[in-house]
Amino acid sequence: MSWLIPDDEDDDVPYGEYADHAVRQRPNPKANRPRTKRRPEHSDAVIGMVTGVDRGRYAALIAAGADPEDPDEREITAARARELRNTPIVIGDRAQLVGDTSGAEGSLARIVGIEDRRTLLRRSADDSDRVERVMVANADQMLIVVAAANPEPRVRLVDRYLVAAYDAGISPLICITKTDLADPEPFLANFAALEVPVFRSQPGDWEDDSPGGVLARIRAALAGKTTVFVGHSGVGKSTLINALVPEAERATGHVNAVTGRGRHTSSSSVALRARTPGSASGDSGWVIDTPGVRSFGLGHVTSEGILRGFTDLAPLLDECPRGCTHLDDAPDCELDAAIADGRLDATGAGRVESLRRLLH
Ligand SMILES: Nc1nc2c(ncn2[C@@H]2O[C@H](COP(=O)(O)OP(=O)(O)OP(=O)(O)O)[C@@H](O)[C@H]2O)c(=O)[nH]1
Ligand SMILES: [Zn+2]
Repeated sequence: MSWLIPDDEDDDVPYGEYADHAVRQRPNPKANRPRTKRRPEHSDAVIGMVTGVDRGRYAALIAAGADPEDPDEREITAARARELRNTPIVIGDRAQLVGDTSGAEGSLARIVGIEDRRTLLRRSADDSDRVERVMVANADQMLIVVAAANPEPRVRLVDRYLVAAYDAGISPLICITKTDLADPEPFLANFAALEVPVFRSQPGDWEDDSPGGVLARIRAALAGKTTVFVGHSGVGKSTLINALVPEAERATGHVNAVTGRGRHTSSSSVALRARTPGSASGDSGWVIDTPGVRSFGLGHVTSEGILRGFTDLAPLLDECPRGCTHLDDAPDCELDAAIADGRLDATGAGRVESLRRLLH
């Protein structure tokens, strides 16, 4: 799980080897593709999206037309420049690439900068840990995959995902799987007030790509967007991703042979291209899988960030006394008043409980 490795340990590459003067031009096996000019100046950098990370090596996709010298789309392998040693580089980052950006077998480019991020999904090891780990950059959406049963859905875990998404500036979606095993509605009622789009699935749904089906509706929601998929182990996230990302369209994010380290294991995050309506016109969606996320600490999120995850309670929170902590012992907290006078029903009271667990 490369993103779990603290960034300062993520830097085991002998950079000297790849310093400008030492980079050798390698023979280009693609005879019809002009060898890309070396790019010593950063102003010449080509932008590529980071699709895979493996201990100091990055897979990046240069989109068709992004490079005036070579209009072909290609996946390349890159190392980071020494000056970026302490800069986290994560899936979804738009990397500024120089050096050999041809993508030819054995070639190695260099990341010399990271474009400003639109959004940034972060986590900490646990709630008391204020050290944040950067997970994914530039995601537009978070698809929270949760099972109606087996494993039992946990309100608190979904709350945490929602808070992380709102804190990152990412729009959440929920996919509830295994609705053949249990009625998902009581669980979903906890989030009804948030108006998060919800997809419900059962076995067979992922083999049925017909219009109006749940798979087609998820595809439509992914079109033109970058969506990070999160979920507890066993909820069916891999099953869904395999349905969305046929092997042939994968940009696997695997790092090429130059590393000698082989393919990505299933435990590292990757960006995968999903066929979506309009894909042919370049409007494909990106699915970012984050396997092996065992904990989702929110130690780095401020109280304000947590409150943003509870937009359904916002009108009440606005009525609280100035400086209200909204905790159990907060005097005159409007949340208690609303539970007492019935403005919040049992589900609403559950939301307050969730909020307080995260805030304390
Ligand atoms: N009953 C039922 N089983 C399902 C459904 N969707 C997936 N499963 C099963 O649930 C199990 C877990 O599915 P995976 O896709 O491997 O789950 P995952 O979330 O990727 O789990 P990890 O690989 O551990 O991260 C598999 O045995 C699936 O066949 C469903 O809608 N109903
Ligand atoms: Zn309050």
